[in-house]
Amino acid sequence: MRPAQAIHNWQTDQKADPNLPEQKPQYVSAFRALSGYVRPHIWAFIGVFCCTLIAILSDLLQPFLMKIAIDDNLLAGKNDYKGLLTICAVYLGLSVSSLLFTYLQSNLLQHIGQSIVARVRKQLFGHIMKQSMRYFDRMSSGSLITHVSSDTEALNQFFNQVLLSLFRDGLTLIFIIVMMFQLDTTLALYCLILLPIIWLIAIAFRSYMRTTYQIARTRLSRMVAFVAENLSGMNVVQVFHQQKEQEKQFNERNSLYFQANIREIRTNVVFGRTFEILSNLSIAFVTWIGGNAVLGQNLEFGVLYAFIAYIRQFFQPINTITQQWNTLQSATVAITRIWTVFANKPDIMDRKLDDADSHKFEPEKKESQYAAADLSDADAGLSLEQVKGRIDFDDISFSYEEGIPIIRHLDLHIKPGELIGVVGTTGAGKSSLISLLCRFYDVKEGSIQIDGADVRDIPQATLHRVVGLVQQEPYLYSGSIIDNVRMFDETISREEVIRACEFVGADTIIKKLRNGYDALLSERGSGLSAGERQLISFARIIVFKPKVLILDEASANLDSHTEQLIQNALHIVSQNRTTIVIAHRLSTIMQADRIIVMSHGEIVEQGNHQQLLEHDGHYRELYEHSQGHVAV
Ligand SMILES: Nc1ncnc2c1ncn2[C@@H]1O[C@H](COP(=O)(O)OP(=O)(O)OP(=O)(O)O)[C@@H](O)[C@H]1O
Repeated sequence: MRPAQAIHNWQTDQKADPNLPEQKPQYVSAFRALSGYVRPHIWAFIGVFCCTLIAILSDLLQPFLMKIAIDDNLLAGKNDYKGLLTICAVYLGLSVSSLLFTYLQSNLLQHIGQSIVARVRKQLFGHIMKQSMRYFDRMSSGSLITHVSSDTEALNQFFNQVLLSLFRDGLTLIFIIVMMFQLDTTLALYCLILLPIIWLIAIAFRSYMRTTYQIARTRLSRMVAFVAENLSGMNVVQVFHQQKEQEKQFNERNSLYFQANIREIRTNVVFGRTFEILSNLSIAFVTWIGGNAVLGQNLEFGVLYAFIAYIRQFFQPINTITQQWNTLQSATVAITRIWTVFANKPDIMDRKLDDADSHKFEPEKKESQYAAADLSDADAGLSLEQVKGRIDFDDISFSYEEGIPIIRHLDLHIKPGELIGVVGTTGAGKSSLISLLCRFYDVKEGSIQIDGADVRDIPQATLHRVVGLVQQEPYLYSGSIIDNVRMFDETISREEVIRACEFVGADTIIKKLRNGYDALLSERGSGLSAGERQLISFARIIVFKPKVLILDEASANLDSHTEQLIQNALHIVSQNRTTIVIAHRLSTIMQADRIIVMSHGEIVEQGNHQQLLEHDGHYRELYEHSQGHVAV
């Protein structure tokens, strides 16, 4: 079965049982989903199977060899030194063979497991990257990190622990039982009496172990999510002196996780010891029954020796298989969670694909599924080279949640090359408006067009080449300034980047940094001020040349020098491109061709600075506030 088929099966299984609570292991669907990934490694699995078989036989033949040495050699009184030496040599050979094939089997299985996990991880990350903003509104970054890191790792454990144990310990058990019957049927039947007892103990422990395991995993996820949340909001934590409170909350989670772990470990230890006691009781039992038979001359001593050796080996695989229950649990929950992510079809997709293949998502087809290359620019009636930059918001309405309208029947028509300022009170819907233009979300009613082409018809890759966005908090990656400006696109030369930075006036700031353009920025560019980060974003715009520029102006108070730099940069980058500026300081947009005033998702006023002041409405009020140095 191909992975695509496997995932489709999984999705079908999900639909068949929609009432299954989230996170509950769904073994059948999870393994059906995984089967597609196993198929390419089928020969390697056959190799693992053969190695395991040889290793087990090498192990299990050792007691049998001892039985031969005792009964046919030592107690037979033959004084056959040569025969004894041969047995010892074969014994040694079996030990070496067991070692060698265990090593091969383990290496091979690790390789398969890691390859599958690497593939799943790659597809998972790619799939997450393709999700729309609505998805990230819902999902915490902590749980997504868990999916990509520990859930995929649990998958690896499935191959290297669960599967290995099922293979090796399952086969060992079968062979031991066969060997026991081979040696002595009566004694073997006595031993089998133990099986139901072992089974009952395993069942009793299993449900307890499952509960303790799930509690531990849930508590770990909560702790990870809490850490991720705090790291992303560290500035807020520090500004509000929340360190102690957050530490207290973290300690609570940490302590709950600690307790769950201790409980889990205790359960495992009790289970292991119970098995050891059972193993010792069985040995005593077999020694008594078998010893009597040996004394009564009904059993050879070598057979009893081999039997005791097999009984010792008998409990170890049962113990291991039962212990693997935890890992099986975690792997199944992990697979379920990973495939829940896979099953989520992005709600923003290129239209052709949307229509043709809206019923299912297949991870390994994703390249073609999402690739804008499938759709030529001409499909959308938009040619990248000839875009003029006319934008029409035609009677659009939008809401994040049903019943809470954010934008209501908004009409806005922007001419190519026009500079538009957007102002309004907090929550008026300014950022939402540009999110719609960038198609982070889709409108509920109406349409947004660029040069007459509906944004929903424009391939996303093309749309994001046409529309450039400089955010309030520009995102910079860990990497050099050069790479941040050219967004790791090696086809853009270093000289081009430097010219762009000089053009927007970021050059002097960058040169002051140690290593200049090669200075490595830490995560999110935390070494730079908000204004400096915006200047670097402007340089990106120059390099990538979008026809439409959106600027969500930094609301932080900038020093007058940086503010002036940003003003100049804006003036430069807005030349020959349609520019929309969401302004938090009116000074930024006083020169705009047109200013839009928004309130409660509607445009309440529009005109140039002078006209709006004369109008004596919202804008004038905002202006007077700003003159009083109150940010809008
Ligand atoms: N991802 C989201 N999910 C749900 N509601 C949202 C989301 N983003 C914004 N909102 C809500 O939509 C409304 C408009 O928000 P928006 O960010 O567009 O306003 P804004 O005018 O840009 O405000 P500001 O000037 O403060 O940035 C607000 O009530 C906000 O709470």
